Amino acid sequence: MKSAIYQNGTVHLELLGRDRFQKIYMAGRNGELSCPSCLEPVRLYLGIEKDPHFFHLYHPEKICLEASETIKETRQIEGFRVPSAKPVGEGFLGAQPLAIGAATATASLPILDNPHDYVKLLEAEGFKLDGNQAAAVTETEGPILVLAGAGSGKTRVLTARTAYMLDVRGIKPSEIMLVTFTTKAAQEMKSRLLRYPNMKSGLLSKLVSGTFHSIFYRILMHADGAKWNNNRLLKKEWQREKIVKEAGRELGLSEKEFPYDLALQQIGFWKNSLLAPAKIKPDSEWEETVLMLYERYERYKQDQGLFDFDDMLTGCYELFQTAPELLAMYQERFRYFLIDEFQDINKVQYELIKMLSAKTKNVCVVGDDDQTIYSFRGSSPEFLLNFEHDFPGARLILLSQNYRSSNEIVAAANRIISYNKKRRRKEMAANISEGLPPVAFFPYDEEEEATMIVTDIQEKIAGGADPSDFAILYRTHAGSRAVFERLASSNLPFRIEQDAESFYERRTVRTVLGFLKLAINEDDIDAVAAILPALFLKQDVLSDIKASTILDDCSALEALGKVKTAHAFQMKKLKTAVTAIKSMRHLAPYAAIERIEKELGFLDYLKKRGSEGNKLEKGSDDVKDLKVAAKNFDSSQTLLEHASHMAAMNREIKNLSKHFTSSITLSTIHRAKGLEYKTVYILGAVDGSLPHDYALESLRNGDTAPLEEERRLFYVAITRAMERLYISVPSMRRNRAANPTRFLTPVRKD
Ligand SMILES: Nc1ncnc2c1ncn2[C@@H]1O[C@H](COP(=O)(O)OP(=O)(O)OP(=O)(O)O)[C@@H](O)[C@H]1O
Repeated sequence: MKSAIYQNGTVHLELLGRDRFQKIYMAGRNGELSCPSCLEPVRLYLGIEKDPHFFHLYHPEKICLEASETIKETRQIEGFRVPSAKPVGEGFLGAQPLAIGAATATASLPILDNPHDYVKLLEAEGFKLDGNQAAAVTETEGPILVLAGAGSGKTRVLTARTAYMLDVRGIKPSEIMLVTFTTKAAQEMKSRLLRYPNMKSGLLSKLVSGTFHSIFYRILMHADGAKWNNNRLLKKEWQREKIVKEAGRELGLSEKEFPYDLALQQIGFWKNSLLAPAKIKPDSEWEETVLMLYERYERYKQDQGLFDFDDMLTGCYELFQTAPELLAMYQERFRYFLIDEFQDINKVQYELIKMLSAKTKNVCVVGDDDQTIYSFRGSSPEFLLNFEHDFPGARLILLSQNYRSSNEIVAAANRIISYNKKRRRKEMAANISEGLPPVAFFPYDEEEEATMIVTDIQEKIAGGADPSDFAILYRTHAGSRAVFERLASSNLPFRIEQDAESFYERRTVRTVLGFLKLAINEDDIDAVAAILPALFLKQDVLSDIKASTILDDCSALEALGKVKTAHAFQMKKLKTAVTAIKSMRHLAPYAAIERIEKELGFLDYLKKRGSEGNKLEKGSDDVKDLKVAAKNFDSSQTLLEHASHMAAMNREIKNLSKHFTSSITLSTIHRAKGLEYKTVYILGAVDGSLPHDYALESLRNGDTAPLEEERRLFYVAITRAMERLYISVPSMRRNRAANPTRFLTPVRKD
């Protein structure tokens, strides 16, 4: 059905603007829609598999008035299923064929194909290895680069190789260093090893395995237990933040407003790239400020005898440089190196491995340059790409069979990543031949995107799917607001990352909400405290404001207008601000936020206070996202209630999800690395989101590297899917028309 009764009138889907669909959808959920013919309650269907239509709540199959065609007509373009109504032009999946070379192993190195009897034994035990996997397992001497595509069985290879070295080659476990990206991955590998022939826990406990940090920390402890005592470690992020904040105070930076977390990230990047403060040439105001913090941070740690996690690596590097006899001892001790996720190695880690393996050169690294996604922490595919330069005579083994995803998903991933220039040319071949084509769908905006996905999951679960089959992946946490809200109001079990904060608790959002709160309740002193920085006032004026409310018998908002400052113009501005806040009282929240942005100078404030100064997270983007949410509410009161409900839900979901046996995963693409799901939804496949704005800005300045990293992220997201892949391409993002991601467009724009 294409029409329904709403607010005493009739809405026709064909006449209704697409921007109103979400509102009508919500009206249906609130019981405000009925059938024009039988008057029974109806709802609007907004999903992926069928076109939008009204259906009877209690009799979904019933059709009144007109019979409507609800099954979506679809067609395939470039291997994607898209609605037939979607116009195809240059902007999305144009018909131009892609210029990709044939599946190539164009690298100059010989490819091994050396199956072994042990491989047959493993196959009999249920650990089948293909020819190249077998070679990667049994070639133990000399440097080897295992260049593997997504889903090609890297974990299986590393596990089998370790077992082979111990069981067949009789190598002592203490001579093997097995490095993984996370502690969990090391544990997982050991527990898998126990299932291999002759692997006993006593033997495996002697393996030197773990992350770079854990292994090199053990070396430091051995060298100087007092200096590197655990008590001196800055374990928590807040401990590090405290030090840089103290340094920031000396520099006159605002404690509340300066993004110290990002400054610490930048410092970590420099340290991991072996860039001491003296070696850095800042190329922006931001870098200049962070460099000053870096110098002070390092000095403070040194004076106090403290160290952080990054120091475990740089400390070890310095130790080996200053104590060659110690290095020689470890070179004797460790004779075999196995390194997982080599594409995400950084400079200091790479140099350490080069030093330690200098004598034996028995280094086996496993990685996929197409999955380097941590360059903000200093990792770079260059190390993988230049491996044979630093390890001459290195052999290359390609793992190009994908055992995870359907042929169609693998084809899409191959095509998309082929546009990156800085990569080893390789192409995955799917082991699973028959599957469904990936689907591109086109919601109106973030709200409709969330609704369509949740509807689709509900349908699939009703059809027998398990919640753990699904993952919803996004570029940044902020991008998950709408889908979180839609899931939170459904009965579906889902999990979010434990450190994911609620959108409404983000610093900028809290400040804007503070203005709205104060407009509604002029006595809300907490709201006054929240907005003070945005009015360029320090927190110590709060006591004057409180006093003024008593002495002058006025509201906290009025008292704000009476604050005395050293500048007459600022006092004048405060008075104007008070009037503006009062005038927002009866405004819809969207209009109120616009007033905060412009009349109250909030956008200028964000620029001045450095919240716009970092690459990834801009305060003004948070305001734009908040405006998208605000559109759903007629009054600030209801928006504020919703915000505090969602913040509470965020905490509750984290607790509850620990007890779920099966749940839908909501995750950033970064955190989904190494994992696999039957069905994957990728949110916001539009320029500005994926690729992120900062990458497009870099591109405008002539730097293509960030765009290539974003494309790798997209590739990682796509290759998490085993059976079904849905890519959402909303027409609007942050209330503005959005362009489909250039990663889906064969017309090269970069
Ligand atoms: N030779 C094989 N035959 C059948 N299945 C295999 C084989 N090798 C690996 N697999 C299966 O393929 C899937 C992908 O393997 P794995 O997760 O080890 O890949 P990966 O290379 O680490 O992937 P990614 O880098 O994308 O995270 C797993 O389910 C694994 O059990």
